[in-house]
Amino acid sequence: MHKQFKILAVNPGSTSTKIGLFADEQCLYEQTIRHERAELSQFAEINHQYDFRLNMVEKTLREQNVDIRELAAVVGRGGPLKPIAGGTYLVNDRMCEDLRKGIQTQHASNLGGLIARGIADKAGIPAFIVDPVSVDEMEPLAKITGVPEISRRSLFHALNLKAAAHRAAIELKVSYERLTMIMVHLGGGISVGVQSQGKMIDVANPNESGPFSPERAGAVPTGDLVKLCYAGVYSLAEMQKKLIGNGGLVAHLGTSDGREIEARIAAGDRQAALIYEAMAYQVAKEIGAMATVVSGDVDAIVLTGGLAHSQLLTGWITKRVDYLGKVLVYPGEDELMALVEGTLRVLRQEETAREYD
Ligand SMILES: Nc1ncnc2c1ncn2[C@@H]1O[C@H](COP(=O)(O)OP(=O)(O)O)[C@@H](O)[C@H]1O
Ligand SMILES: CCCC(=O)OP(=O)(O)O
Repeated sequence: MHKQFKILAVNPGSTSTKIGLFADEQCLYEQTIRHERAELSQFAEINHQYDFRLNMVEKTLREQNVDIRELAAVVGRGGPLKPIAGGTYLVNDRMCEDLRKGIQTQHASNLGGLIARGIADKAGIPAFIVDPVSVDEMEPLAKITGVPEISRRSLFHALNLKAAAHRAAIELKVSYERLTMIMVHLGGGISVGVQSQGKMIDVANPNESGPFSPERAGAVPTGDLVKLCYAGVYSLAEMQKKLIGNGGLVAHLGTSDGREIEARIAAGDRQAALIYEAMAYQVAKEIGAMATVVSGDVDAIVLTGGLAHSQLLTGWITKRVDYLGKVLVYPGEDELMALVEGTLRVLRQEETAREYD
């Protein structure tokens, strides 16, 4: 008889913690626990939010009468760990240490594996992460920059983009490993990468390169950036906030909300239209750059993430790039399901869980 697995998935974001309870692929319950900016601002570092967020998840589970002893596993979104191959990883002690330290950078996803492990330990079951943001499948050639001390880093929306690539493979009826696609996550940050033979061989890290996005600056002219850093006006933390958090649409228009900006455009706001179209222009340009990595041999371009709901934005992008290949639009993200699918592959022994070392 088919064995059913109950799985709890936890996805911590900058302003919320999403949880989902699944029986195999069926979602039994899903909730977004919202955190007020003021509540989170009391914590100096992301990992200091651990107890606060864990308590809120556990309170929600109690309210929903979820008995964690019925779970087969808990899975969390994986954070910026060491550069590692894609796949499903057991949350071991070494990983917890790196997540706590935030070895690459502070990011809410560092809490995913930690919260999963916190709950799993109480239930005596394994905790996993799937396709963390530090999945690194980049070719060595793609990492070189003109400053030897600085390499390009593979940090991107791996979970959603890998799930979207699997979905495109099903839609196109071609095996995942045989497809060459430009993958674009259009969210608060924007990742643009090229997926070939099952690997993301080059990707623009949304935190420091590529197009600007709702709340990030993307690539900016380096000369002026250096001058601004040394102008004696901003501290390191303020500069970092200017690039990640307060950059992009937030800096230009005071909001990261695509719907609000579209309402302004519809009401005749020409500045909003200019900035919003510039973001689409930069996304299209990055897609073009990624196409050159595979000599233009592109089967499809996949646009996903929250902003892919916007026909205005996807229309502007498509107009510039559809000469390269078929454009597939998958609005939103289903990261909880992607976490569960990765866990099921291990529980069903279709894949072996990787060890983080
Ligand atoms: N229907 C819509 N039209 C325009 N923008 C949208 C729409 N729905 C969501 N968005 C925008 O999508 C972005 C969030 O995308 P999401 O994938 O949820 O982000 P993240 O990658 O940060 O989790 C926000 O800028 C939000 O305003
Ligand atoms: C660090 C790359 C992944 C990323 O930017 O995720 P969020 O948009 O959730 O911050």
